Amino acid sequence: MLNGTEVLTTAQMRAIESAAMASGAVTGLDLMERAGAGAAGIILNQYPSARTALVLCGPGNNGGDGFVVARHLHHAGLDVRVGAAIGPRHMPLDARTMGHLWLQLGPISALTCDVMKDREFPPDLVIDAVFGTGLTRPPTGELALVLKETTCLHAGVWGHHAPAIVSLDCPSGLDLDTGNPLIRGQPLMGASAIPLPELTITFHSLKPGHLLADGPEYCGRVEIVDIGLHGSRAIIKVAFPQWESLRKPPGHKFSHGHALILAGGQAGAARLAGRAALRIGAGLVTLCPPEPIAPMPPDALMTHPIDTPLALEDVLRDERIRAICAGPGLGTGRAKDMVPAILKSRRAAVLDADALTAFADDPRELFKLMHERVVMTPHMGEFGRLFPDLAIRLQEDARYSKLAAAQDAANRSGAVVLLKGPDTVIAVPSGRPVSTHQVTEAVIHRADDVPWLATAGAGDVLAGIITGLLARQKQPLEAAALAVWLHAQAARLFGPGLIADDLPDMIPAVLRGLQKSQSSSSVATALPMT
Ligand SMILES: NC(=O)C1=CN([C@@H]2O[C@H](COP(=O)(O)OP(=O)(O)OC[C@H]3O[C@@H](n4cnc5c(N)ncnc54)[C@H](O)[C@@H]3O)[C@@H](O)[C@H]2O)[C@@H](O)CC1
Ligand SMILES: Nc1ncnc2c1ncn2[C@@H]1O[C@H](COP(=O)(O)OP(=O)(O)O)[C@@H](O)[C@H]1O
Ligand SMILES: [K+]
Repeated sequence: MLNGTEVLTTAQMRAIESAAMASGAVTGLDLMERAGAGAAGIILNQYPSARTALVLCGPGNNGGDGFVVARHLHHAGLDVRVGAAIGPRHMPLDARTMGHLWLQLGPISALTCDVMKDREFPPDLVIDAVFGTGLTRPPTGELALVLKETTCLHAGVWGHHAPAIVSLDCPSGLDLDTGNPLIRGQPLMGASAIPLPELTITFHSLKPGHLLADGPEYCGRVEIVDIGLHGSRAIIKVAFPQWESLRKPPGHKFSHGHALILAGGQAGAARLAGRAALRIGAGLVTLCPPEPIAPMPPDALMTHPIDTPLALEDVLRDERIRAICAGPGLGTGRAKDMVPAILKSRRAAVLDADALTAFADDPRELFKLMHERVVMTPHMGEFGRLFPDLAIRLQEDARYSKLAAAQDAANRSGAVVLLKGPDTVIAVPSGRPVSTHQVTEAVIHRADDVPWLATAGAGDVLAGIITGLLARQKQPLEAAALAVWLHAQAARLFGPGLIADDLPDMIPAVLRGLQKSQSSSSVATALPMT
């Protein structure tokens, strides 16, 4: 069982809203009131000196939330103006009701660019309630112009008076399943065509688009309002470890697992992986180059040459070998020979780098031997070699998410797929066809704050940490999710100047930090969530 924060796709969010309403526990109007009131509370708290607000309301329920925020800001004493894309009587029922409640307090202007250029009303706050989870296509016409206008507010018509933009649920125009902006054509000169808020206030839980692709850059800070929905069965998580799951129970070295790291002629990358596997607590780690190599520190890393698949099969008769890592520095020729023997042994395994590239010509050859205790760890280039159609779709279809691509890849290959990058996603095979919005079990990890991780060999260390955890008998999804967090946290603790060689040696500090922070009860708050 993974600990972490839940993330709901937009379809899952709609499903739990509908279920709550169908059960009679709550009405749509109640949910909208809680959403808007909660958002207004956060806004008032974070912008205590704001005196004026301009609320931009779209045609759906996101616009309804906007009316609720407008009402609460008005009651708190702010001078509030409201612009709406359509009149309340044309809006969905709950939004219409909220629009009529606002009309008892103030007028509604047509939402055009003129509203944004009223020199008589320079707002301290602009509340973006144009589109939320219901966005289905790129905004066009006047609304597209209004959204683009929000991006000019900083340098805009109000001179030095730059309002703070706050978006409800998401910056309008961002797809909350993918983190891609849905815009027609390319943004001009790198300028955004959708709002760039300081703060995004979402409801009940994060959505994938807050974490994937460009989402975090668009969203700014993200706050979540509890709207009293329960019983969600979210299976996407932003995972973070509990010390309990990493603590070493009493035992001897073999009870903590023996891991093999297959190496090529140059064993440098494999050494990085091996050192990481040792540091995360595998009982023994053996480096297996094709020929004997001179011993090098760390001495704790054993070596045992393995030259042929038959020799590997022979070594794997030892049941105490629990996990194998293949890929870092392996060479594609050797990988092609060895990987089938690894997979036939049915041992838990990590396939990375050359172990993936070796099968670019015929990925099915790899997939037909696959089993669910294998974790594949491609970066986007390697992913494209094994799943070219999915990689192309990711580039061309703004509504296809990295999460859906990883899940499609997991289903096709039969392995757990960890697709790397600043937004790393992990998906397990479900055996079920996936649609963009229906993910089964997955983890998202965002690591924008550690760009130093993008350094040669960092992926080898990640493969080694996963292998060490598999040797310690963690389940593949848990091993992968823990490893991604530990890896990023190691980089975070080291800071600028990091090279891959530094990462394994930061693991003890990461573990100590985890142990210390969780000896008190405030576990979740003590840990970075990314
Ligand atoms: N359903 C509920 O009870 C709740 C909904 N909430 C809010 O409701 C939002 C979702 O509401 P909706 O499903 O109405 O969706 P939105 O308010 O995001 O907008 C959808 C509306 O815009 C139209 N539309 C979509 N793309 C368009 C485009 N490119 N150009 C012009 N019109 C376009 C749709 O046809 C629809 O009328 C959430 O994001 C959240 O803010 C919250 O109040 C929580 C409770
Ligand atoms: N911009 C970034 N910010 C944070 N982490 C990143 C970024 N780019 C890559 N990473 C992470 O760094 C590691 C790089 O791995 P990989 O691309 O396999 O490199 P190598 O093959 O050189 O080891 C991965 O864990 C990846 O998720
Ligand atoms: K919005």
